[in-house]
Amino acid sequence: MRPEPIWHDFDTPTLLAERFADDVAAALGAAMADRGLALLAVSGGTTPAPFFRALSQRELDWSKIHVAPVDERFVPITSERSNEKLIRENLLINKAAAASFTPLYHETMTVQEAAIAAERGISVLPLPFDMLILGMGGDGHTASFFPDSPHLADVLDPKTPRLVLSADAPSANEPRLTLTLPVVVAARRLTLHIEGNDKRTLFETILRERQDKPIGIVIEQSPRPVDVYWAPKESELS
Ligand SMILES: O=C(O)[C@H](O)[C@@H](O)[C@H](O)[C@H](O)COP(=O)(O)O
Repeated sequence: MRPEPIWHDFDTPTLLAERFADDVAAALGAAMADRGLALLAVSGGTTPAPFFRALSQRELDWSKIHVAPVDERFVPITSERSNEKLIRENLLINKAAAASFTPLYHETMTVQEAAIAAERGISVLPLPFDMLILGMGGDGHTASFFPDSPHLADVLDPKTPRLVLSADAPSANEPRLTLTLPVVVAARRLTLHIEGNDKRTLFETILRERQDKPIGIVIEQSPRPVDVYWAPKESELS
């Protein structure tokens, strides 16, 4: 039986960003108290930047926090499409500049080679992640688990020994690198950050109809409830 998601609703994206930053900071602080360090995996895209900037200002011993992307576009880190660029410019600043970062992107000949290099970096972290934050696209993808990807079964294989795989998809603008399903659902705290009425309706429909969209599969495979942080988009505020 799937543990139902726990909703955390906010009136505005700004209120969400501040409270989400408090909650993530508290979870990271608890992890450090428990095991002397904290592992944080974050998604990219257009939603998380305000939350990243709020989190970057929280009083934590960031020198004991290790950050990694949940997924990455196979583009140079100077590209506006780079999640690493987004994270370095919005999260690894202010107090959070002291955190360490494990990249997924590597300047290799092929995306498959980059996945192997990324996996070497992720494999030396003391997994599982203490906090892993997902986003969701309008097609129900999460991480780089794209519904139209020929590699979807590989990245969603609950028994894959791989930690990182490449994941091309016609709907993805560029080749992708992604943590695999077992790494995602092993997180001690798994959260989903979505904004806008359309994404809320889509997510609720996927769950209600048990659609086999990637976000639905992640929720089904998660051994513990997923915390969903939601607010309307700025453009939807009355
Ligand atoms: O690399 C990425 O794009 C993300 O990791 C991806 O999974 C993202 O969370 C969704 O696509 C939502 O993106 P938006 O926040 O832009 O809607």
